[in-house]
Amino acid sequence: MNKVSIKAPAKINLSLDALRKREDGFHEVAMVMTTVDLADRIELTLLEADEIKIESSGGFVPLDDRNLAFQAALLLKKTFNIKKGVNIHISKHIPVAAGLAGGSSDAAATLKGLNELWKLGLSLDELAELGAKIGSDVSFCVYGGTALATGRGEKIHHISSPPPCWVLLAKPPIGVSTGEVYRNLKLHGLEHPDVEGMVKAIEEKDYDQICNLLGNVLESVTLKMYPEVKHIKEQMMRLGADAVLMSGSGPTVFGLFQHESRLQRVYNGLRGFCHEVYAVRLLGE
Ligand SMILES: C[C@](O)(CO)[C@H](O)COP(=O)(O)OP(=O)(O)OC[C@H]1O[C@@H](n2ccc(N)nc2=O)[C@H](O)[C@@H]1O
Ligand SMILES: Nc1ncnc2c1ncn2[C@@H]1O[C@H](COP(=O)(O)OP(=O)(O)OP(=O)(O)O)[C@@H](O)[C@H]1O
Repeated sequence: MNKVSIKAPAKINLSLDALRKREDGFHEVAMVMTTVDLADRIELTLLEADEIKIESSGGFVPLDDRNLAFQAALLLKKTFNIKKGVNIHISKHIPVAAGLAGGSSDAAATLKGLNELWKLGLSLDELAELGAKIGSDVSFCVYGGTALATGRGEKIHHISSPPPCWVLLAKPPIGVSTGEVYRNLKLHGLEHPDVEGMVKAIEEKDYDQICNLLGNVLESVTLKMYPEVKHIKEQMMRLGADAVLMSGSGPTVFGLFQHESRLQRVYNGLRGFCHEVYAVRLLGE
């Protein structure tokens, strides 16, 4: 085998709470994450030469050691003293710097693909632990599915999948820096979402309660910095989404829908003023 092709799905945060700032500068978080069927595709080709090459079609991403997929390959090479190389091709479909963990998912897919290509024999748990060195969202992306993530986001507790539903993603034409959003977060006086309640609602497949409990403390920063995100939230709700929330540090907003006809109506309404709108399904498992 000298080629591996692997899907790298986007995630959304159904609940995101920040509890405190840690000594290492990161925030202690509790969040519920789930994958959706909007995905990049990563193709890995074995190179006999000792080098990492990276190329991409689709969105604009750095094609050097700033790319998280490149960093994943380098980490494995260094950790296991691999003398072979790889060509990484990314077919980019997930919007970049959008709050959908596109880069993290590419890194996770690269870890999983190289585990096969370089015959490393690592478990998912071992890959997830390595992934945490690249970014806080990478561990979750190694497993996918649905999870409660704690610590700085790297401690993963698997939970059952939410009931099937549609998700509408709408991204205004701005990129958001996750670091900047966390830096501007004021922990005092925050309205904290009920993360435990969200886990329970998912376990009980209670769609209405999932809608009621959506919450993300990072909205308090991003919605102020970028009023267009607030505008999209309001429009999506007005047009008829069952519930609406910003994903991660934004700026992507997602809406949940039980009925496809309503999803279609809101999709058409949003396309009038928002260029990037995607109708997807929860992958859940
Ligand atoms: C917003 C989320 O995407 C929600 O899933 C994550 O919490 C962030 O995950 P990520 O993009 O993988 O973040 P990282 O690349 O690890 O960190 C980017 C920056 O965000 C801040 N950061 C991130 C995670 C965390 N728990 N606390 C933080 O304060 C740190 O300043 C860090 O330098
Ligand atoms: N493979 C990649 N795909 C997308 N962005 C990448 C990649 N590698 C590095 N980056 C860089 O990472 C930054 C964040 O991009 P990404 O799309 O991962 O953001 P995000 O969806 O907000 O992530 P998260 O939700 O984990 O915070 C951008 O500045 C981008 O240039």
